[in-house]
Amino acid sequence: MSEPLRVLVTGAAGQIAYSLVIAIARGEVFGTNQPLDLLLLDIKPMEGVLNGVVMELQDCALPLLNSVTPTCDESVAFKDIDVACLVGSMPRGEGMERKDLLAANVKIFKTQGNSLHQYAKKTVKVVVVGNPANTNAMICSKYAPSIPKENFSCLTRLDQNRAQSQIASRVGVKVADVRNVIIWGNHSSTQFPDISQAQVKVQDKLKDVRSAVQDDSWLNNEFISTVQKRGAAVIAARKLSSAMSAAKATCDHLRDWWFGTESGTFTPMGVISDGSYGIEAGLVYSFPVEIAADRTYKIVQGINIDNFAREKMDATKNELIEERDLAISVCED
Ligand SMILES: NC(=O)c1ccc[n+]([C@@H]2O[C@H](COP(=O)([O-])OP(=O)(O)OC[C@H]3O[C@@H](n4cnc5c(N)ncnc54)[C@H](O)[C@@H]3O)[C@@H](O)[C@H]2O)c1
Ligand SMILES: O=C(O)C[C@H](O)C(=O)O
Repeated sequence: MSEPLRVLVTGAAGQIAYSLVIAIARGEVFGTNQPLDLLLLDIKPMEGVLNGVVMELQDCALPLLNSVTPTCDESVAFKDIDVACLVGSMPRGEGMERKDLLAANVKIFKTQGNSLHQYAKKTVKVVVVGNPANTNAMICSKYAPSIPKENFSCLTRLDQNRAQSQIASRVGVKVADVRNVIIWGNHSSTQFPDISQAQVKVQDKLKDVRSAVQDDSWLNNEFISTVQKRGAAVIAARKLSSAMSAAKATCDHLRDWWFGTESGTFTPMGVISDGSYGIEAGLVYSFPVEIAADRTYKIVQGINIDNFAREKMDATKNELIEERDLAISVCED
């Protein structure tokens, strides 16, 4: 067995972490031969709950778990970590937009960017889950200047999972038979779930989604708004934001980053824009990416952007520009 991998989960006493830490600790992300040192960060008032999570992890008797460190101290939590899952932050309640969380949450990511810069390995891979996830990831990277920009990402895989699941049930196939839905932009209600490159396997033949679904009106309207508003629909139903599905998507995101995407497929990731597709450099924008076995990714190039797509990609970009400007002013206060 190899050396233990040091994996940090923040917000470790919260809902998402409750599903996430067990999946990581069972080997569902980094493999069943990879021992783990888990570092679990939460804030002081949650210390008791955090200790309860640790007790349960002990009681799971997990063979891959080399150590578990619960802490409220960032200098302990971020020390020499290989992977950071930054979940800890306030979720939105019913009727709130993700933007409403910005002022409350963005400062957490400034502080944690600084802690990554000071304590983490320079090779650390970071996934930001806490909302507004794209802008939090941008701020985190800004305050961690010693860590390469391409090591920062935010979660939009949940949106792709939602989109692929909607298409699978519309066509009447298994979700594993749908691939390559793109999520462009912000993890918010302005995101653009784009089926132009997506395929569905029907009776062992790959078809493009439009010919499999045969309902352009549904694809251009209801499908897009269902995916855009799915987070709000879960909050309205559960009175809590999605947690199980967010944890599962975080595992999918990290597993693909660790082992690479399958040939012929890509995954959506919020990454720092290099200017591709006319998206302002420096914004954290969700693009389709292909990931190599050495854990480097490339934004998929050459996708034809028609007027319908351009308008939607620009709307979500403009929202991210607004968020960026607000976040920078909050952090510089
Ligand atoms: N990107 C996505 O796809 C996605 C999906 C679902 C939820 N989310 C977001 O994930 C975040 C967490 O959701 P949840 O349901 O687990 O919330 P939760 O309230 O159950 O848990 C959040 C935890 O974070 C902790 N926390 C707060 N400040 C912290 C800090 N500075 N350091 C460490 N921990 C801190 C809280 O004490 C709490 O235990 C929310 O912002 C939510 O909106 C994102
Ligand atoms: O929508 C939310 O606020 C929670 C989360 O980002 C989601 O998409 O479910």
